[in-house]
Amino acid sequence: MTAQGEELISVSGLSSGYGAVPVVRSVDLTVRTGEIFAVVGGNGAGKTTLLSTISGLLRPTSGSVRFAGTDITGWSPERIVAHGLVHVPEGRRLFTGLTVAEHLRLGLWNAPNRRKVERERTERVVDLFPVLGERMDAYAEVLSGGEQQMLAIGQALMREPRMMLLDEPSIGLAPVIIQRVFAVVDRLRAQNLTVILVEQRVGQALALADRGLVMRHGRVEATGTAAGLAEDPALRAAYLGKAAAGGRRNEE
Ligand SMILES: Nc1ncnc2c1ncn2[C@@H]1O[C@H](COP(=O)(O)OP(=O)(O)OP(=O)(O)O)[C@@H](O)[C@H]1O
Repeated sequence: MTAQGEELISVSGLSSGYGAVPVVRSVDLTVRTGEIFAVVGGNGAGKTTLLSTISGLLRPTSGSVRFAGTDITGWSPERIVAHGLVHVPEGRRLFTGLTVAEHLRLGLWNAPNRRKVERERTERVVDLFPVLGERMDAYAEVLSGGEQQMLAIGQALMREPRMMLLDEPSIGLAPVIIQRVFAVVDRLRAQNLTVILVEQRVGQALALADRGLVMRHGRVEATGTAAGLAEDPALRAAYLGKAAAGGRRNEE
C-alpha cells in the first residue's frame, strides 16, 4: 500500500503502436497516490493508446511501467487488474443482455474473494451512484448514456482498485451529467483513489485534475500542474478554443 502523496505509477520512455506504426513515443509520467492526472490533447494524439499500453492491452515496444513498487511492463491485463490498476475504456463497452447487477458481478469475475465481498462492494458502488441501485435489473442497453458511464465506472470499482484509467468519460453526455460524473471522480480522489483521466474537454479536465500532461503526435508536449497548464497561453490557444485564448489576452 502506498501512502497519500507517494509515487504510485511511473512510466518511463514508453513507446507503443499498432503493427509497425508507432503512436506513443517515449512518454514519461509519474502520478502520486490520491491525484487526478489529466491527459489531454487533440484527436489522434495517442491518449487512448497510452492508456491501453499502461493497462496491458497493448504491449510496449520500449520503456517501462512501474506501479505500486512493481515493474508491470508486459504483464497481462488480468494480472494488472489483480494488482490494483483498472481501465474504464472509451465507449463504456457494456454487454447487451446483461443487467446492471450482472455487470457489477462481472467486475469481480476472477477476484479470489468474490463471493465474500460482492454485497459490500455493490453497496459502495450504489452509494456513489444511487441511480444504479434503482436499476439493478435493467439491461445495460436501456440505460441512459450517463447511467452507462456510471455502470462502467462502478464495474471497475468492484475490484477496489488503487488506480483507475478513465478514458473520455464525458463523451456523448449532457453537461449536467458530465458534472455529476466528474463530481464522483472528485469524491473517489477524496477516498484516495488515483486517476489518470483522458479527456477531450480540456478545460473541465484541468479544472478537476491536480496535474497533467498534454500529448501531441504521441509525445509529451507539456506537463505540470493542472492550473499551470490551464494558464499556459500557447496551450490555451491550441486546446481551450478562441474564446479562452481571447480571454487570456484580455486579462493581460
Ligand atoms: N486499433 C488501431 N489500429 C491502428 N491504428 C490505430 C488503432 N487505434 C488508434 N489508432 C491510431 O493511433 C493514433 C492515436 O489514436 P488514439 O485513439 O490513441 O488517439 P487519442 O488521442 O485517444 O484520440 P481520440 O481523442 O480521437 O480518441 C491515431 O492515428 C489512430 O488512427
